[in-house]
Amino acid sequence: AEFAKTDTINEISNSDVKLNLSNDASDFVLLSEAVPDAILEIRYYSTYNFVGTRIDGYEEPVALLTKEAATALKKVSDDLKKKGYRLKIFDAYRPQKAVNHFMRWALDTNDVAMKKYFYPELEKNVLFPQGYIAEHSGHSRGSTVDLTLFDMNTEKEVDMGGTFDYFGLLSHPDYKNITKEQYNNRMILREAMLNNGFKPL
Ligand SMILES: C[C@@H](N)C(=O)N[C@H](C)C(=O)O
Repeated sequence: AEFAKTDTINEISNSDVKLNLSNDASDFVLLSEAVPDAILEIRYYSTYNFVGTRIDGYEEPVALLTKEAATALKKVSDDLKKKGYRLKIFDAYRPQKAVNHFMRWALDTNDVAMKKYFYPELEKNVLFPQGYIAEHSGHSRGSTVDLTLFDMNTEKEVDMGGTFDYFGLLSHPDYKNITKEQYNNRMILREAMLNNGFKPL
C-alpha cells in the first residue's frame, strides 16, 4: 500500500538527501530512529524489485521521510502495535536519480527480467502511463511511504491479497476479488494511516 502525508510542505525533488543527518540542514529523519518499531525491507536497495537490480541513489538500506511524515507514521505504528502489528517499510524517500533509473528501465523493452513477478499482465511501457510508477513522485518529496503490516503473533507479513509493487488490478484499492479477511487486513492499515493524516494514492 502506498500513502502520502497530506500537508507536507517540503519540496526537495531534485536533490539527494545526505545520509549523514547530523550535518544536514534538511528536515528529513531516519525512520529507524523516528519509528524504531518499523521493520525495514528497502527493496530498491536490493535486487528483489521490479527492475531486478539495485536502484540508483539507494546507497544504504535506509528509509528517510520528512520529520512531519515520520512523526505521523510513529503514531500509526503506535496505534497498530496495540493490535499486535508492526509496520514493514518497503520505500520512503526516493531520490530523483532513482526515478530517472525507473524511466530509463521503462524504455528498455528488452529487459523483462522481473516481469513474471511484478507485472505479468502488463507490458512495461504502460507502467508509467497507467500510474503504477510516477515521473514526479511524492516519494521524492519525502512525504510518501510504501508499506504493509507485519503480524507479531504469526511473525509473518499480513495477507493483503497482493504483494509490494505488483503492478496490476490486484493492487488497486477497489479490487474486489480478494477474501473478506484480505479486505479487512487492507482496511486495518488504511484506517490507521487515514486516522493519522495520510491519504492513499
Ligand atoms: C513504484 C511504486 N512503488 C510507486 O511508488 N509508485 C508511485 C505511483 C510513485 O512512483 O510515486
